[in-house]
Amino acid sequence: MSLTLSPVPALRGTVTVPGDKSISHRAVMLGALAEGTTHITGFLMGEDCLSTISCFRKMGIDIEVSDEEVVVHGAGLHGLKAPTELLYTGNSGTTTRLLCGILAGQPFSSVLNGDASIQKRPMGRIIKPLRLMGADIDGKDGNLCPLTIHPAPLSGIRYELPVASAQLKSAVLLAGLFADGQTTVVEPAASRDHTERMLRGLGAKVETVGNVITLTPPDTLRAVDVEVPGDISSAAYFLVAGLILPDSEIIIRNVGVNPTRTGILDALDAMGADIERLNERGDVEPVCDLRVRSSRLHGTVIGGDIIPRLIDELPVLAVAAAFAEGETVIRDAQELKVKESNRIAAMTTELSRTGADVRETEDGMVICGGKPLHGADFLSYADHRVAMSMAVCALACEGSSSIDDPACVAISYPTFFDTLDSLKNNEASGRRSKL
Ligand SMILES: O=C(O)C1=C[C@@H](OP(=O)(O)O)[C@@H](O)[C@H](O)C1
Ligand SMILES: C=C(OP(=O)(O)O)C(=O)O
Repeated sequence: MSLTLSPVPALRGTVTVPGDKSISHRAVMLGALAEGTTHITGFLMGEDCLSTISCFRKMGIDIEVSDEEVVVHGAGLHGLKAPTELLYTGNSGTTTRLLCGILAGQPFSSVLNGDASIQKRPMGRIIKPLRLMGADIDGKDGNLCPLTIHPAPLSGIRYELPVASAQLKSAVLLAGLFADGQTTVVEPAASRDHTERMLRGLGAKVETVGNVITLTPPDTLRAVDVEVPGDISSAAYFLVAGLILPDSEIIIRNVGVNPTRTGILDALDAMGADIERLNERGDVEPVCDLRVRSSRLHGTVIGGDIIPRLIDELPVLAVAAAFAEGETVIRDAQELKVKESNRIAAMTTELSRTGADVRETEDGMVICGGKPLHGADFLSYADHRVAMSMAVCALACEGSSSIDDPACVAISYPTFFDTLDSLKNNEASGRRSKL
């Protein structure tokens, strides 16, 4: 069922966003492989992370889910059991690719598959290095799901990643847990390093020198409780909405600001955004509160090494660019074509419906922003990030808009529209005092 959205003059108030998706996945996966019990607070109850829980339950891991926490009863590095059915990864690329790395090192066979979107996403990128390690893994046409994995001894390798992908890096490192000898990955640019941080926290030796990461296979991993910070990828929608809607001020509490994830803050800063970091804290994963105030944005160039640091935020950055004065160029972002949808094509098409001047390029988009945009009937392509980005856009357009499949936001942010509603109709305190 489609959702109608009307423009709003401002968003004001304080919100928290759900837990980080990447960290939630990893907390379950590594908790399952650890000795002892892992208590996870702030876990993201989004469909993607629930897919990860479901796969590990099928391998005999006892996982308790309550409103307060997720408790993973670890089985140790060699404690997973052969699944009796296919491992279904839903819409989640992270589940599919990271799980493959783990399955490559198991003494049992497994098959994994996901939804229609997952069945189109490239898996050759993980099959290749896992085979170099000795894995017996194959996919449909060598590149697609379903993936079939049979037991085989693994050896450590040194592998230069052809793309800056944390999923690829993590798949190789997780297989490296079961390999004979060290595993080294070399990244073309730094991608999110949650796997490395969590592995270190659980006692594994993981060394990072520049973009070269080396894992020494541990004898065991020791369970450690995980407090998942809010997801900066979810905070991004409120950052951009707060910037482009005049007279807005939003505080987003408890947001993870791992430097491998804060490209969005750097890009928005270059566009003239007023965003402050408050109460910086955290150890394994740095956290802060973010305060955003409406700002007059201008165009910028987003490309090169920053791309993996803001890859999931590019759709909503394209919305910011459509409301910024002048030209924004997004380049080196070919990876956007192989996400839940082709996000370059999707965002170009959807932004164009508003009258925005947007052009698709080989590896990104060129957006000439700053003119008034009008509401339209938007398509989400069953892609949560496109749906949330166009919802933000709709708030700043003239006239009403609709989104065809608002329910798809449940992949990463089930309560997105409720939180958005909570920020509407909160008058500026200055104005309220005049009433
Ligand atoms: O490792 C992760 O948790 C993720 C890595 C990124 O994918 P790639 O590694 O394919 O760039 C990102 O787009 C995804 O949402 C989560
Ligand atoms: C690309 C994404 O996730 P995944 O690759 O895990 O499906 C995303 O959440 O934007």
